Amino acid sequence: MSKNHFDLIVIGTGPSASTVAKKSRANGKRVAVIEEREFGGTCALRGCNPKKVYVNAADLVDRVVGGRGKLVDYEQIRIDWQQLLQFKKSFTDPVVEKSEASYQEKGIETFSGTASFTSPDAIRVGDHTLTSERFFIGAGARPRTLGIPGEAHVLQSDDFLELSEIPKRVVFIGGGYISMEFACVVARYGAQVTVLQHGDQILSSFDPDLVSQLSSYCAEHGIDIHTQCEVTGIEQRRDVPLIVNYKKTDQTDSVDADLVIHGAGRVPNIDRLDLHTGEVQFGEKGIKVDGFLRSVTNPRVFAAGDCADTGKPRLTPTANEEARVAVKNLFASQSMEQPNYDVIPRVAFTVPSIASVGMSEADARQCHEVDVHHEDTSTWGSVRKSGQRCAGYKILIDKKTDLILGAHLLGPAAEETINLFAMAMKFGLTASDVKSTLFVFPTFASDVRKMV
Ligand SMILES: Cc1cc2nc3c(=O)[nH]c(=O)nc-3n(C[C@H](O)[C@H](O)[C@H](O)COP(=O)(O)OP(=O)(O)OC[C@H]3O[C@@H](n4cnc5c(N)ncnc54)[C@H](O)[C@@H]3O)c2cc1C
Ligand SMILES: NC(=O)c1ccc[n+]([C@@H]2O[C@H](COP(=O)([O-])OP(=O)(O)OC[C@H]3O[C@@H](n4cnc5c(N)ncnc54)[C@H](O)[C@@H]3O)[C@@H](O)[C@H]2O)c1
Repeated sequence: MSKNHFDLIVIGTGPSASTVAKKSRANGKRVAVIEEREFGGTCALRGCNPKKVYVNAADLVDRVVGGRGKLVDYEQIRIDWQQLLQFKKSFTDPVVEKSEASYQEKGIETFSGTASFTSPDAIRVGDHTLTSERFFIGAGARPRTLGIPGEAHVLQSDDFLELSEIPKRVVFIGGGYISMEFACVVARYGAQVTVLQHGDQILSSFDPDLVSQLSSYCAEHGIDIHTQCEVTGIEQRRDVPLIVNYKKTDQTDSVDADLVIHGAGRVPNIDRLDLHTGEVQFGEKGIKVDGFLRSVTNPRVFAAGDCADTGKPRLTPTANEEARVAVKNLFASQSMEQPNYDVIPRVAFTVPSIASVGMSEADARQCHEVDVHHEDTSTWGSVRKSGQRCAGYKILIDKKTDLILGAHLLGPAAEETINLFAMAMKFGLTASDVKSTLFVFPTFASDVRKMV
């Protein structure tokens, strides 16, 4: 067999691709992996993990400030951005240093460069042409092109996570996950923050009542949120570093900025794969796959994670679940498996965090008789004891079956507590089951019994 022929070629080294490459190798396959940037992928190097370091700093500041005069006293608290950057690097640098070797140690051949198809069963990377029985594409996503004048002035989330200082005025385009998480950090650092959001709600995949509560808290911390805004361009003038022009309900306006960050959505990173040549069908939402994650046009090819058109949230847990299934399906002789998307919890790591699992109130009301348990819990003992004051929940319970249809949380530990609801929903526990469970007291989890 030619040394450039493999059982499996994997494109990317993010959560989906790394699992597929390493597990397939453990199953005895001859595997090659191709990466065009540092080995390690978005989540570990430019997404979830480094982002959480920054959010932890902002959260800590918020908690200390919230506890001032009650739990602690201090002269001055501040984020040292240089120090924070170095601390973040203590998590990302080892991944860069060790990731490629971790594939090689397992007997996986590694190639650096951009992969592109040269035929339905061959790929080019640099000067190499590689052929394979199967291909797995885990190419992830990239920030979508804004198509506005002055776009070159806009920094992306990757750049943000490498900044060695934060200037005074920061504008975020978009009001989704990336903007709101970073906005909360930058505001705790002390910068003036403006968020320009296209739609009528920031964090549109979260409960509107809890988002409104969070927005008020953000406003108190100097985050100026504008909704229904269309950013029309960015100008550079001599007196002000950048001017962000936008339209709001037919009125034009502008805001001065020292830094403009892209948080206006990400799209599948598939433009340079030459999928036409590979006979791999794709659209705006990614590579077209069937329920088994196999390309609908080239059966040698499987795709998962952010680059695949599965219609599911683009998150690390979904990428992991798809990878688990893809490993089984790539070489299955008969029956293949489908990913289990029953329950997908999600969290925006704002300060405080906001979390959701299951149905929204609007969706639940369309097909169920619903008991809506909704409360602002900022005066609850658990929240006050922590020195914090932005918290709430909305739990949706089916009146007929007592099953939990959706859970929406805001406030301290929301990012942890939501997992209890995810587990209860996945395993069909009723609200009464949850209510009858003894949780450790005093914990935020013990509040769950009062919510259902
Ligand atoms: C700032 C930020 C914060 C995030 N925070 C969270 C979070 O808190 N929780 C969460 O669940 N999700 C989070 N996400 C989303 C999460 O990172 C992604 O859903 C996840 O990484 C997707 O994994 P993947 O396997 O699809 O590919 P990725 O991790 O995106 O990796 C794809 C890899 O493929 C490589 N590649 C692409 N094209 C080619 C090519 N042609 N040739 C060779 N290599 C190629 C890329 O260089 C990259 O390394 C965040 C994302 C961002 C940007
Ligand atoms: N905590 C997490 O799990 C987490 C964190 C960060 C990113 N992510 C993943 O990364 C993806 C991308 O994050 P994101 O924040 O870029 O996207 P997003 O889809 O969360 O939000 C983009 C927002 O930008 C708005 N928008 C789009 N075009 C605009 C324009 N021209 N002007 C103003 N607003 C505009 C949209 O209405 C939307 O609210 C997320 O969807 C998610 O899958 C997840």
